Amino acid sequence: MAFYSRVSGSVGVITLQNPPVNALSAAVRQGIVDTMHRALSEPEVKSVVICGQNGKFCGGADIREFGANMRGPPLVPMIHLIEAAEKPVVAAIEGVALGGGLELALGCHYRIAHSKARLGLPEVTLGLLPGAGGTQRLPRLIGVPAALELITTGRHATAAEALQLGIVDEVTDHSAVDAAVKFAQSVAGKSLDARRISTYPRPRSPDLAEIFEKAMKEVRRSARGAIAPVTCVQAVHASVTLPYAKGMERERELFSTLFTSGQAHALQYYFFAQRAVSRWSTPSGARWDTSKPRPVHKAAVIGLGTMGRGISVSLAQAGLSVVAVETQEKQLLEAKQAVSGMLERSAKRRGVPLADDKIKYNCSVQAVADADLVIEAVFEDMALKKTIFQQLSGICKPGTLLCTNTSGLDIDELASQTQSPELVVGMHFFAPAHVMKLLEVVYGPRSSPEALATAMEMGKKMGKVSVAVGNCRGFVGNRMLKPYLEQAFFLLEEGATPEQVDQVLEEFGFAMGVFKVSDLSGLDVGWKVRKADGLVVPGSTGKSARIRGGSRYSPLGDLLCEQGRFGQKTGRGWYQYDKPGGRVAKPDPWLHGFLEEYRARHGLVARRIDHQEMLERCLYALINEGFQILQDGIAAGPEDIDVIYVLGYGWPRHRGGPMFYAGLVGLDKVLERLEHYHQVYPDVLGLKPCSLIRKLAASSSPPIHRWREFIQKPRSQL
Ligand SMILES: CCC[C@H](O)CC(=O)SCCNC(=O)CCNC(=O)[C@H](O)C(C)(C)COP(=O)([O-])OP(=O)([O-])OC[C@H]1O[C@@H](n2cnc3c(N)ncnc32)[C@H](O)[C@@H]1OP(=O)([O-])[O-]
Repeated sequence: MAFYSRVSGSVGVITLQNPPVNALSAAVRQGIVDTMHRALSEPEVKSVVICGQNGKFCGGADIREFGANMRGPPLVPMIHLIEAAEKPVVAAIEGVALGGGLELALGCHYRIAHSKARLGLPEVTLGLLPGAGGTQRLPRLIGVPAALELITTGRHATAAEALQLGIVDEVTDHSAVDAAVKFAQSVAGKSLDARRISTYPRPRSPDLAEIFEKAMKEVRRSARGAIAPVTCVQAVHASVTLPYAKGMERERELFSTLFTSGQAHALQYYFFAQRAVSRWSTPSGARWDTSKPRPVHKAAVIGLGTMGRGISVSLAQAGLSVVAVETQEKQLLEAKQAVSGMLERSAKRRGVPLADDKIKYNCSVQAVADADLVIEAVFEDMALKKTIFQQLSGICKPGTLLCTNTSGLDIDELASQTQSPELVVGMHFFAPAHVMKLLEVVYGPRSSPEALATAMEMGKKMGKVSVAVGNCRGFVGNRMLKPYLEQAFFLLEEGATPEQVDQVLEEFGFAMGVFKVSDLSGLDVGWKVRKADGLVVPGSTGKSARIRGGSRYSPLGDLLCEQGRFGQKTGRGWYQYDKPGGRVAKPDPWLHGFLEEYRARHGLVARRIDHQEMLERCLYALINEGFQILQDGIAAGPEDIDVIYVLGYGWPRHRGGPMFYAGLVGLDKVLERLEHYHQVYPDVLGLKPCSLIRKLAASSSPPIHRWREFIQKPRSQL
């Protein structure tokens, strides 16, 4: 809807009304058209202001309408109606002017923004391009390089930057609506000839060809197979080669291609998935809207290694008082220096005040006694963690939430060391913890809904996307990683090289292939876990070397570790690096020789494995585990898994996440391939299709939002 009023007698004010972000739904578009006609027809009205209800100008087209049939007046003619008006129209931008919202503002003759407003064309993040004149008007207004940058990244600009770029005419610290009304009165009756952006000449510059070539190269490099950024460049290109009307036709053509693409569907699904995970629920019926978080003012971190440092930074930046504990004085000092540096760099980058004074450092665990929440972040060693939880249980004031930063250990085993197991939850941060957006919040069978709600809220305060997951080995992310990694190892045994497997995964869109990631995070991490699980049997030969518990096992990772090849940190892993700590992975002839010798030793004959098999085996094994996780009630829905994989494991966002991808490929096709591979490799458990995927495929593969209906309610966990 749009509400019409008259202010000071001569200014018609149109207020968009569609909470929460005044998106341009059919009703809003109809409202704008109707109220514009009214303002233009009233002789007393000399100028018009367009603003949004509740301090938000407009969040753009209503994404929820994208799947349905188009109703109401289209956006482009609506914006033309505004631009063609003979009375000045001023946009009063508060909160946000994004996507179609900014395009609407660009159709107005003037733009006044509040200093806290954010403006941008983020359509590219939804797999689209600005399709209501944004690709034609913005370059005419601010020039090609700045427009290209904003449109291809989709980033939000501050009001100050928008003023500097020339997107807005004025910025105010007070009410933008009041300022716009005043402004509208001052320009009433003035000529609008120079204010209609569509009539501006095409952008010209001798180096335009070079600019576009560079932009295209850059988006192709960073897009990792996403088509929208490339199409955005093509659309902006039309603004310099074609007159406005023809440019608009080209924009519409390109927009239509993107609109129906699988990538756009994936990105829009992901947009809603990332928001849906905050509405968590558990198998016992505990929910986000019925569980109240406890107030947390003071937090403590125990263990200031890489993870503990990042967590301390995140907590301090969220405005909490932090006690950071490291028992060895030397390590404490080193950590203090490192954390100060991280805080300083981060404050500079984000333009926020330094939060250094928020953190107090201490050598004694006793210092956490009055904290409301403690995050233990010591080594991944159950015995050590247990000792700390026993200590904490005696030291902390009643009601303190005890959290462990573990990537897969049993939360319940730790909870059982304390007097209040209901106050124990896992907080699985991803490295670097102050940068990565993902947080897996793990509830054990005894964690209280209140404890879970508090940890979820804490994650939000730290700017993370928190996903609630149940307690099992590896939780969601690392549990799914296991069969994926396993397949990658098996492919090497059968004839592939790390470079070939990584190339296939990178072409699919992963930021890094599995072997490069493994080198980056350290091969010794998994080795330690496998050793603790009794899987590593040094010197074993013959058939038993490749079998564990009746299942196929590849000792390749263990053998590399035995050689001291831990990845980047030792300069050697699945690849070679120019020095320990080096970043550029180069194929390693030694590794190739080692693989040949390994195959010969185990009687394995190398074969040429095609791309499709490599991709299918890695991805479908991972997806199959995802279905098992849903079936076990460890994740509440496919959205949770997809958000974890996109934010924590480099899954390409334009492919929606592994579960969305499975739906896109077709569940019957995924099932058929899993059945095939399981027949070929009956000793690989991870390839045996789980019953949920069978059930869904047998029920005509319902759309992803209906999968929850097919999941049997597991036993209560909370
Ligand atoms: C021809 C067309 C051409 C045109 O060029 C295409 C476009 O404009 S494409 C559009 C280009 N525009 C964009 O890409 C902007 C997308 N939006 C954003 O980036 C952020 O939502 C925004 C910054 C606005 C607010 O952030 P925040 O304060 O952290 O709040 P939040 O993020 O939690 O959202 C609150 C609620 O609002 C919902 N919702 C939001 N936007 C839309 C929408 N457009 N529609 C519908 N719903 C929308 C959101 O789902 C959530 O719902 P719920 O049920 O409560 O979960």
